[in-house]
Amino acid sequence: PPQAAARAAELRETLERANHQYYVLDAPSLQDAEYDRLFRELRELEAAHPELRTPDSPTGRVGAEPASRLEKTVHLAPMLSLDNAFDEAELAAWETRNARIVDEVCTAGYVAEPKIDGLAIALTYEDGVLVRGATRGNGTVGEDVTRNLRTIREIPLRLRTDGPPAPARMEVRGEVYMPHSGFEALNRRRAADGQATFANPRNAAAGSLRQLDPAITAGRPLRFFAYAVQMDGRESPPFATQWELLEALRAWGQPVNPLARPCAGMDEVTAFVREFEGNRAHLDYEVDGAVVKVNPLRLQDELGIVGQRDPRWAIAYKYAPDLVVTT
Ligand SMILES: Cc1ccc2cc(C(N)=O)cc(O)c2n1
Repeated sequence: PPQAAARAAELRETLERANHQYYVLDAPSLQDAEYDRLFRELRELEAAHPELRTPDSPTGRVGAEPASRLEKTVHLAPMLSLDNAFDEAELAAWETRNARIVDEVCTAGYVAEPKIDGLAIALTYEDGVLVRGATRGNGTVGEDVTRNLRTIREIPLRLRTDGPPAPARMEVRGEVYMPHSGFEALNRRRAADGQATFANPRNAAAGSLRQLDPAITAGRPLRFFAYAVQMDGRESPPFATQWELLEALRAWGQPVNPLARPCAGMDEVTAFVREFEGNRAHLDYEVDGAVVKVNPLRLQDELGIVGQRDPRWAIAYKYAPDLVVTT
């Protein structure tokens, strides 16, 4: 019946907007009781009219059936791996190498962001709707963990239309991670239940995401930061720089690390890296370095990718691992 379909569409939009406000913007727009009431109404409507179910319905975030095993899936293009710099001299050497290829690189500007110590994933959106989510795997072939990723409330099931027109098909890439607070609470629960505890938040996130039963994933404190976009080659990107790419991701409703920032030159990159080494200890998530990228996409294309997946235009500055004082 048309009015049921219209009501279902209205409920989906209201609930997903409330979800974005609460989980991504941390600015709730609906009282919890009101959210739950609308959620129940949508679930009952979908139960009465199964033809009204859609992949972007918030009711799809919970209760999916367990899988017998995780299916393999091929990424739109290989997921990139970053070369490392272990000190500022290596960072400067990276710029010098690039300047030999493209001399503008020293004045074109960079984007620096925290490097989250989680697991890389790729989200495929078709006509703005999340149709698949996969782990990085070997960079070319990952595991299909779509139903598990739907349980992460920060991951939009449908791109918002505030930003540039969303490409017909694209992959959003980012990092799934477990906050320190959630990690410690999870390990306390597991220890109390006599289960093995996780060694670190990255292992806990990977173990939680690669579950066969999405209900288990749903119970784990997983979060997400988006940081890259892979187009499918049929359209050109609706942005010209790395910074505009991050702004487009935000406008599409993706959570983007608020500490990312544009750097006019290598001096500002070095300042970011130094400043950040200190204050990362106050964050509720594990950061093992900083990622630095050449800002103009035109220069990224000119610098290119070595082999299938080593971009010349990006580098990971790694902080020395925290020395664990063993008494
Ligand atoms: C291209 C690329 C590859 C891996 C990345 C990894 C991270 C990260 N672990 O935070 C951030 C990025 O901007 C990345 N960018």
